[in-house]
Amino acid sequence: MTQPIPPQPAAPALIQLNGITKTLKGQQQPRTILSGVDLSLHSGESVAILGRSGSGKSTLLSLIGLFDRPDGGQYLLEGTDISRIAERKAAALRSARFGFVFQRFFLLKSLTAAQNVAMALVNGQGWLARRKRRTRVMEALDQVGIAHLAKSKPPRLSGGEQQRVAIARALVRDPKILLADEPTGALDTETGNLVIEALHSATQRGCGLILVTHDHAHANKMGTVLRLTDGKLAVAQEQVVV
Ligand SMILES: Nc1ncnc2c1ncn2[C@@H]1O[C@H](COP(=O)(O)OP(=O)(O)OP(=O)(O)O)[C@@H](O)[C@H]1O
Repeated sequence: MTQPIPPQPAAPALIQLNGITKTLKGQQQPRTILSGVDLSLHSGESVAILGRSGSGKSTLLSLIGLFDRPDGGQYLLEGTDISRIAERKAAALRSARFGFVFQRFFLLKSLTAAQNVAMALVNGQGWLARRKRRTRVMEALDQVGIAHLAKSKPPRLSGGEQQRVAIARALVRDPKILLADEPTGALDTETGNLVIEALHSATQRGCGLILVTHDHAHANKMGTVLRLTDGKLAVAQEQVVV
C-alpha cells in the first residue's frame, strides 16, 4: 500500500512585516513616519503602495531594501528575523536578494546598454566568465524587450528605454524581490505602461514586486493595491470589492 504524502510546509513569505515603526529625527521635533506597518509578499506576488507625498512610502521602501532599520516591529525575510541586522550582513543580503529601480535611471552615459547591465554583475558577484556574463546580460535585456538595443548608449535611448535598461540591470542578478520607487515618475503614460509591464513580467518568474507609485492605473496592474495613511498600510479604497 502506498503511504500518504505528508503535507508540504508552505514556503515562508519573501517579506513579512509585523508592526514596523519608524520615527525620523529631523532638525525639529522627531516625527513618527511609520506607526505599525504590516505587509506580506510571497514569491510571484506584486503589491502597489499609494500614498500622498510625504506619507512615508520611500522611508518604508528603504527599510524593506535594508538601507535603514526599523525602530520597532519585526521584519522577516524568507522566515528569518532581520529586524536588527548589522550593516555588513544587510549589504550582502541587499545585493543577493534585492533589485532596485528608481525614478532616475542612474545609467552611465559612456557605456552601452549591455555594459550598464553588466556593471551589476561585476559589482555584485565578482567577475563571471565572459561568455556567461554576456548570456545573462542579453537574457535580462530580452526580458524587458530591448535586446536589440544592447549596443546603444543611453543618450540615444528614450526615457522608457533607459528605464528598461535600469530594470534589466536590476534583474540580471536574478533577485527574489524587486523594489521600484516611482519608476514611471519621469515618463509619459504610454512609455510608463511599457515599464510597468517589464517590471510585472518579473513576477511570472517568481520574483516578488513592490511598486511605489502615484499612478492609480499602474497601481491597479498589481495583484494588491495598498495605501499608506497615518503611518499604516491598508487595502486601498479603490481595490475594496463591495
Ligand atoms: N532623513 C530624514 N530626516 C528627517 N525627515 C525625513 C528624512 N527623510 C524623509 N523625511 C521626512 O519624512 C517624511 C516621509 O518622507 P518619504 O520620502 O518617505 O515620503 P514619500 O511618501 O516617499 O513622499 P513622496 O511621494 O513625495 O516621494 C517626509 O515628511 C520627509 O520630509
